[in-house]
Amino acid sequence: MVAPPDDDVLWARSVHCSLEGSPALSGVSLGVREGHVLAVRGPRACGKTTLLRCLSGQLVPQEGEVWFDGHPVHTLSRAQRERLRAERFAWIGPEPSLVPELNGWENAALPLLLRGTSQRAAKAAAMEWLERLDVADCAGRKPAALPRHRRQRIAVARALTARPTVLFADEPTASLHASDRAQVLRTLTTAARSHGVTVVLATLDEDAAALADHCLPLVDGRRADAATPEAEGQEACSLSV
Ligand SMILES: Nc1ncnc2c1ncn2[C@@H]1O[C@H](COP(=O)(O)OP(=O)(O)OP(=O)(O)O)[C@@H](O)[C@H]1O
Repeated sequence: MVAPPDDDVLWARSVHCSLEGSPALSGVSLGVREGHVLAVRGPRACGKTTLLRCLSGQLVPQEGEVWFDGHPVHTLSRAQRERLRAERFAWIGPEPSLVPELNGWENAALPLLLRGTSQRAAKAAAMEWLERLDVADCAGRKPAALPRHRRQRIAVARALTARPTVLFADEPTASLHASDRAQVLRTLTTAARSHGVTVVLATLDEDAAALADHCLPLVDGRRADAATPEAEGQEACSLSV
């Protein structure tokens, strides 16, 4: 096992992952620098979600390596991966998944409250992000009383309140109208850059990919920009994107 280059906070070599016997990823390698935004772009079913799940430790690939901050993720136990995800990573999915019993600020503050941050400090941090995302007026309202685009902004605020090292955003604007989509994505990428958060963004959308520092095109579980699968595995060290 060869350690990744120092300047890549997230690094993967020749990741192969099959789901229920079907190959979803066939030898993907990449490196992401700290504070950069990487867009993983490709058509439906090309493996974007599976790649994000492998990089974030939700799935362990059958072959290949995933490294975070100089440590191998693929060799960690399930409990160690869960701790890593809770402490260093955040995840935004296509649908806002808020806790229905909690109001807007409580949802946004949840990661900090679970870490033992005082309610006062957690609320202050949550309110800061709700304001930046233009949903401070939703702080006292339960998710059921809010339209989907406002719930998704609260989900984005929750991810950023956690101050993750890496934010995985899996088609985070898929359920929004075009006008909301652009604003939420811009806020997300600007906020991440200003706080040095690394973002891995899965998207179908060329416009979304344009907001990223780098783009990784994926087709049928492979990098569309890799010369050959063999070369991709061998050249992992030079594949910072
Ligand atoms: N739980 C699962 N069990 C079996 N196969 C799966 C599972 N999840 C995904 N797949 C298959 O793995 C492949 C990659 O799926 P994945 O969801 O990673 O692609 P995607 O690019 O994120 O697609 P989309 O844009 O539709 O979300 C697809 O062929 C998909 O059908």
